[in-house]
Amino acid sequence: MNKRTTLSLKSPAKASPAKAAAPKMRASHARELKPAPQTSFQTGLKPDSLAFSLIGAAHAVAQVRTGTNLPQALAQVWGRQETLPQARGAMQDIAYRAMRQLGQSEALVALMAPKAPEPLVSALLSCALALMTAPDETPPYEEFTIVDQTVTAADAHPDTARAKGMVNAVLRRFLRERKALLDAALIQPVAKWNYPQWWIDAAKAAWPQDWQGVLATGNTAPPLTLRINARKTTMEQYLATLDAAGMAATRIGPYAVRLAKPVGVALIPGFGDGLVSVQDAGAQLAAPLLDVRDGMRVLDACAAPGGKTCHILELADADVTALDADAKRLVRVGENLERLQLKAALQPADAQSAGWWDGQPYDRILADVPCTASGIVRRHPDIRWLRRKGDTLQLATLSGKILDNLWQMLAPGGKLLFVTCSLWPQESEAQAAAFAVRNQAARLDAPGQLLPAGGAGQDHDGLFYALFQKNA
Ligand SMILES: C[S@@+](CC[C@H](N)C(=O)[O-])C[C@H]1O[C@@H](n2cnc3c(N)ncnc32)[C@H](O)[C@@H]1O
Repeated sequence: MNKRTTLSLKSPAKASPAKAAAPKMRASHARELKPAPQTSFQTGLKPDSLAFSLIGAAHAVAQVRTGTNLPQALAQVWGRQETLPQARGAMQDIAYRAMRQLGQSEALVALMAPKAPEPLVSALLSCALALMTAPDETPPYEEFTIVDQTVTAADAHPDTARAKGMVNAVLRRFLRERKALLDAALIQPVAKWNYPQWWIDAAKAAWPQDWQGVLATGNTAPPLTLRINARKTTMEQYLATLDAAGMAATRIGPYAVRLAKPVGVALIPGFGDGLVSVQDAGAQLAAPLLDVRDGMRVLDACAAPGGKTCHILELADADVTALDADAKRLVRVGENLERLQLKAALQPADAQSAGWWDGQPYDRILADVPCTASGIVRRHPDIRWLRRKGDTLQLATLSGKILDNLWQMLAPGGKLLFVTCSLWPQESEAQAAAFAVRNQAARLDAPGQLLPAGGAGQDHDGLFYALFQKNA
């Protein structure tokens, strides 16, 4: 993949007389030497214009194409220049849409552009095309506004200005020949499904009956699902609170409420007071499955940001250790515990090792192991473009080691819940089966693979659950 984000060059240092005689490099060659990304260039565009949001979103999309995850890429864009909250929201919306339609947009550009555009130009076109082909009933912007603002954005940045004419030509041609171009592009599976080919092949192999639904659900916008804090309120009370606030909502699980219209956390009634947390309905199955009772010693071995840790503590007065290899992410567990007024010991450590363990066995262990996250692409549409095929095996090897290590720490008769947010059996069912054989672990009843499901009634991400018990 091309790691350059710009065509611009740093000015070469002044040549010394001796060097002046050296043979001249061809321009194309010299350009490879010192590309200087102009990421902090101030465009002078109005901060509340669509053009400003488009160029910001394009920077983030281009960063994803070089391996940065989208939240981090957006944070970098926002950090570089003063971005109003409204523009942040617009950039985020455009960039997330662009991720969900990247296969289609890149195929359209390949059909229309005379040669492969530079990364930022390509990303800008992908952002514009995502808006022009938005699946919404009411498109977010008028098509001619999108073209006009994309050309304005291209003109305002040195890395795209030279391509302004091409950007204009491509987008206008798309408006004129939309149907024929889409028909031609959508012959390619990557354009039709908006996932890399290896991902489409993996979904077909794993779920021959369901792969189309699985891929399509992954391209929808996620719901906002809340978890009721059983220590502070009840389902009935909280539904009444939402009703009084004029917010339509549906109960979709014992503790799960899906808001009809997603809002920022600041607008969720009682969020600051810990009445509810944001958590997918599928993820809310973990704490009840673990069957924790008061006084038990519990290890949440891959805990950050702490959604499941907090749910466990909302259901029982347990002695919980929340462990995570990433000390920075563990800080977020602390923040969530504080908001909910709950307590757990925070342990920055590697769940593959026992060096941190005091030797006292745990009654319950939650192993929500690192995985490809292929089941949560609704929320993280960049994941499909960031992952590589080989990641599945690499992560399955790591999680196998984590599971074997944790099993040594489980008390006789204790239970270990293995969770992934993956759709790939190599990381989930095959891993669970191999683990049971290696450790002679008894397998208890658990949901197994939950494929992602959208819709008002049963809306959840793709997760895998396997529950094991140690012989007493
Ligand atoms: C799927 S997330 C956990 C989500 C969390 N259980 C929740 O519900 O909020 C996986 C976590 O595993 C952590 N992790 C990755 N490798 C690890 C390791 N070797 N030991 C411990 N934690 C690890 C990551 O930092 C990440 O926070």
